[in-house]
Amino acid sequence: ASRRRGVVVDDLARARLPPSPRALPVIGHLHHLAGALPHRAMRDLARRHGPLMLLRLGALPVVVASSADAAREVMKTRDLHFATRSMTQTLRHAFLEGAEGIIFAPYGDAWRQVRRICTLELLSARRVQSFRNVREEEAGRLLRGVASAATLAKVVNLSEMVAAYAADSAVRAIIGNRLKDRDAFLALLERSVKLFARMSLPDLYPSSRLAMFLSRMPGRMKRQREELVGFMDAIVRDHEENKVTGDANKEDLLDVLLRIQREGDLQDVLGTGSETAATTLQWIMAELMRNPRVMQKAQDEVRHVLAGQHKVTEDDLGKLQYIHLVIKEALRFHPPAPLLFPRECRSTCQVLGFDVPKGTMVLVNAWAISRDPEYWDMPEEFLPAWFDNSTIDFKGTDFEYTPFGAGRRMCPGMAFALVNVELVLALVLKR
Ligand code: HEM
Repeated sequence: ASRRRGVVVDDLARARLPPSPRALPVIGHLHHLAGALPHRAMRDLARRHGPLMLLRLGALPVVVASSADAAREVMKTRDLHFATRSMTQTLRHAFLEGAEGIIFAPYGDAWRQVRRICTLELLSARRVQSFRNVREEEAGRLLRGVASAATLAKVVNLSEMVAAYAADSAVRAIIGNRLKDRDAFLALLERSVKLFARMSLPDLYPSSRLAMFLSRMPGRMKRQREELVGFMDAIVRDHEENKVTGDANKEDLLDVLLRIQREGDLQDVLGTGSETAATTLQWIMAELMRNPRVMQKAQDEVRHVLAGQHKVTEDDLGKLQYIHLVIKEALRFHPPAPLLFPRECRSTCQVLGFDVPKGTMVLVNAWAISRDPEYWDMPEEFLPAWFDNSTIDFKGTDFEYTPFGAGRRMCPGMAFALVNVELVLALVLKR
């Protein structure tokens, strides 16, 4: 069999492939995605072509799952077939071989080892609990920042402040201290997210040397990698120099990572830990401002439950039921990773009765599924109370609602993210 980016080509002639829209020569289906956000354009295409579609982005074959049944097959029934990540040509320049971090690590022993450490040690409920003082301190700092900004100006940029809080809180839990150069870190992170989210010419035409030659992306990815590695090296050096030796209870997440020598994972956990919680908080604040009744109800709950309490701690969060529903609804309405993180088919298999060839990139359009009227009443409205009468949860068993993914590659940072979001939301609303 001849191979093109790992897809076994001679099998394709016999395969029963998922339906596709009309393609154009050379560019394939790229024109269908022009001018819209990919998850929106893909949702519109899926309405016409079905819950499992095959797109060709340039020469890159991509299967998109857009229903709960399709998502269940990809992330549960056939999870093992899709348990590796898709590595585009430019992404390859972002990592050194064998140092892909956890998010992009290929399925195998190295990923399994670091994943086990992540779930059992780094991001376990006990570990997350142990950083509650850090979160409470950082949330207090955020509130003081908002208060002093509000006395100086009429407009407070809460998005920026929330991003700084999420970064400080994650970074302090992970490396024990605030970053000296937090703003540079946030700028680097923002650039990384933009670079990683973009498809470049070599990604679309993986076997074309000309595409690689013409593109500036591999060079930019390489420089980005060098900058990130430099940043991580400085963090590790700083950490080693300032370490108080001999106190095992003072071990932070970086100590755990250094024990297993995984700087790539440090980059992933720092980046994802900061970025996703900030995005969630920013969307929640935007929706509360757009929906004054929801805002009122959320504030009433916080002020009623926490009445007379000068200090709010994480012990109080369990009592805030409506706030919890607001977070659930925000993750439905605006999942921070609308297409989850791309998977790759490890061996040809069937999904919804169609063949998905080995090597195909597979996307789950979680955003489209969690707004599909087939599963949700009034899906285009922000209605937290809907979850009050529903058992649907984001823990990876309800495939109409998977903001954290599901299966073997499901997000291990869920507990870490949720406490960060809940605490700040409660405090900001109380004030
Ligand atoms: C609201 C917050 C968050 C959301 C919505 C989110 C979402 C996701 C999603 C959709 C995936 C891919 C799942 C899949 O392929 O099935 C993922 C993977 C991952 N997330 Fe999160 N995440 C969040 C917070 C965090 C935090 C706070 C951390 C760490 C501190 C984290 C660490 C990771 C890692 C390491 C992976 C890769 C797992 C693997 O490939 O085995 N996430 N996340």
